[in-house]
Amino acid sequence: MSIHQRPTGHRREVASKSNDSFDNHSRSSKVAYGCRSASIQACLTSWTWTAFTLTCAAVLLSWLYWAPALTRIPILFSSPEPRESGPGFVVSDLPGRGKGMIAVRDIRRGELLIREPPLILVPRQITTSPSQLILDLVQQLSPDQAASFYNLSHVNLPQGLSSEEFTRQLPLAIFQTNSVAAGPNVGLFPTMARLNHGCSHAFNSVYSWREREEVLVVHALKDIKRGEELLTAYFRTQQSREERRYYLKQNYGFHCMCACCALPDKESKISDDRLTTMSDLYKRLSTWGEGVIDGSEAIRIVKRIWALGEEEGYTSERGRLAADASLVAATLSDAEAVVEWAKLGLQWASYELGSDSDLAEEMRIVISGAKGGSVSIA
Ligand SMILES: C[S@@+](CC[C@H](N)C(=O)[O-])C[C@H]1O[C@@H](n2cnc3c(N)ncnc32)[C@H](O)[C@@H]1O
Repeated sequence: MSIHQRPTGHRREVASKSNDSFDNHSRSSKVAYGCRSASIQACLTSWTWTAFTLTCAAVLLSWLYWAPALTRIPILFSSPEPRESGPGFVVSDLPGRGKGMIAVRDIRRGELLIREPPLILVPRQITTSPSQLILDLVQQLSPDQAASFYNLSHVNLPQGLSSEEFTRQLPLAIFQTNSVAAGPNVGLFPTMARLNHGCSHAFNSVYSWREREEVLVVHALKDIKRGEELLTAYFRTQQSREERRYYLKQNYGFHCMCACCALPDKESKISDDRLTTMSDLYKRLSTWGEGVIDGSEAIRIVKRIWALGEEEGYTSERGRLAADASLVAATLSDAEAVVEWAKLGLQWASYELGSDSDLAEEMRIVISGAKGGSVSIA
């Protein structure tokens, strides 16, 4: 029953009860008239009692009328939503950042927030004109789909275009502003497209493409409080503030003032140093496969990245990092470390990618394989 229907029904009830009360009041008057010859005291008692009864009835009825509406006003009567029910967010207009997603209840780290198939999916590499390709694909959408596409924001469309040129260029501008990597392709997902950006410790949601299911999923990387904005990272933000802001201005047309970019200069410099060191360490770690560094150094690097991430509040990519460490530990024939890293890999992959992700499943296999006596990782 909608909120609109309920008060109307109660309003009718109040009216009919009032009529009943009016009838009673009339009858009481007659009784009171009939009491003229009886004692004034008795008449007064009768009137007081009637008035009291009517007042109580009015209070009760008005409470019945208003209570359902009042309990919907969270400030007056907060009734917390059960966890993991409903989408967990609403899309709202946010000053200076267009639309964005706001949590409508507390969200737990690891919760699935969005699961969405692409509206448009194109290969990363194309040989035809990009604007013509996107225009053609948009023209194939249903009217509802086209409306949701054209409702999205866009940047970097030159000023002063003729209306014909504007119509031709607009779909590509929308696509470029909102699309994300989807395996070998680039996809546009209209719901997740409302996620605004945050750098480093400021983002709290992570999207990942599932090739087999052909859907994009978004998980909460951190606990998110009701009322907070859901933010994702549009690119790998292990860079200095200056580099990050330059990239965002060029590609998304805004000056980033996320919680990380808004740090005072001194703290921002410390954060920049941590992030660029993490980035350098990741590069060094990647040389393990080429034999440039040995397994022991690789493990030391993983631990250093982990610790820097802890200081920075940057916990993304830990599932993959721990899985890599588990692999390195296997080549060192350190069965205990294989399992420990795989457990961490499972835990963090579950938060960021989902407990049903391929990486989480790989980690389960490693753990159960190692328990069965085998420590090798394919
Ligand atoms: C993928 S859309 C995100 C949703 C968009 N705000 C909307 O209204 O549909 C990307 C655009 O959102 C805005 N945006 C994203 N993150 C922002 C941020 N942290 N601060 C200000 N604007 C932001 C920029 O205009 C950017 O080009």
